Amino acid sequence: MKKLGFIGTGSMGGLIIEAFIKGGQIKAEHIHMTNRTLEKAKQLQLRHKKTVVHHDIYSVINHADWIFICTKPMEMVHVLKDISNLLRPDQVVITITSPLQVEESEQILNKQAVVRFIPSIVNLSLEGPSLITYSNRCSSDLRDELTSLFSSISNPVTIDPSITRVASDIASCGPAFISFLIERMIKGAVDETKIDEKTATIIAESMLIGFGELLKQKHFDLATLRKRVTVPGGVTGVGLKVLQNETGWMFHELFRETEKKYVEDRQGISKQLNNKGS
Ligand SMILES: NC(=O)C1=CN([C@@H]2O[C@H](COP(=O)(O)OP(=O)(O)OC[C@H]3O[C@@H](n4cnc5c(N)ncnc54)[C@H](OP(=O)(O)O)[C@@H]3O)[C@@H](O)[C@H]2O)C=CC1
Ligand SMILES: O=C(O)[C@@H]1CCC=N1
Repeated sequence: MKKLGFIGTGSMGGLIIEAFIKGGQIKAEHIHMTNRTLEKAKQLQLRHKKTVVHHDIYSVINHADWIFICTKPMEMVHVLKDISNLLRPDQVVITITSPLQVEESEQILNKQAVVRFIPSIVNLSLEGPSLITYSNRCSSDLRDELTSLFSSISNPVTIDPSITRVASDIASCGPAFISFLIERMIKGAVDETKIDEKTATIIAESMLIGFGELLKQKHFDLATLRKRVTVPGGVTGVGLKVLQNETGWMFHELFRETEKKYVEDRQGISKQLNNKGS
């Protein structure tokens, strides 16, 4: 059984570890992890006693076969440079951030295969998408093995690098965007009617769970679902008209802005890649 290494057990690193253990394909004792602030890794170990905490990244790579780098984008190149000369050729490096392309990681490393696995917070429920890009160094057997691992916690979608930003906006930022919109729905309801926040939240969350289940059970696609709810001459149609007018080009603007941020991050990473010293 493969041993997994984790460098960075923050929000996402920690969540992926929890999901892999919950998914059942990986045993806790096969998880080797470290974090810059070691206490974070130790806290995680309190919940999964058999996981192994290491004091530094070098010890993690000595004990693991597949190594997940779960730091923020601007800390990733630094970590890759740090470990590049210490990795065995058969080890696999898995990055989880969108602005760093697999070819760029390969340039830093010597012979190791690189995979980019962009998770989503929803993977903690062992549901929802993850976005996968395999580098050319990944053999078809390795791709199959990794796809099987990723499938234990998500629905892996292989993406072309050209759609990385937008795919990640939908898969990974999407849960935050949807949460925001639902929070706005609750606030509107509370401000405009007699409903209290707690009741509105219970109803909204329950509606969302049912919504997800409907899609999962493939009863409807989005458009059919909307049509079925919209009784001709009824209330939904009135509300949808407001949404149509108010949302306008909102998401167009959102994707333009996230693209700008992506370009900024890509520039930061390019600078780090060209800086041979650091
Ligand atoms: N949050 C999300 O929903 C998603 C995030 N991602 C990607 O996941 C990555 C991590 O994001 P997130 O988990 O939210 O961020 P966090 O800041 O929560 O986690 C990053 C962790 O990396 C640790 N770290 C940094 N440098 C090192 C190092 N040299 N050695 C060991 N540990 C180190 C940090 O330690 P310390 O505790 O000291 O700060 C921190 O715990 C990002 O690249 C992001 O793009 C991808 C998809 C979704
Ligand atoms: O906000 C971010 O930058 C990360 C990337 C995808 C989701 N969260």
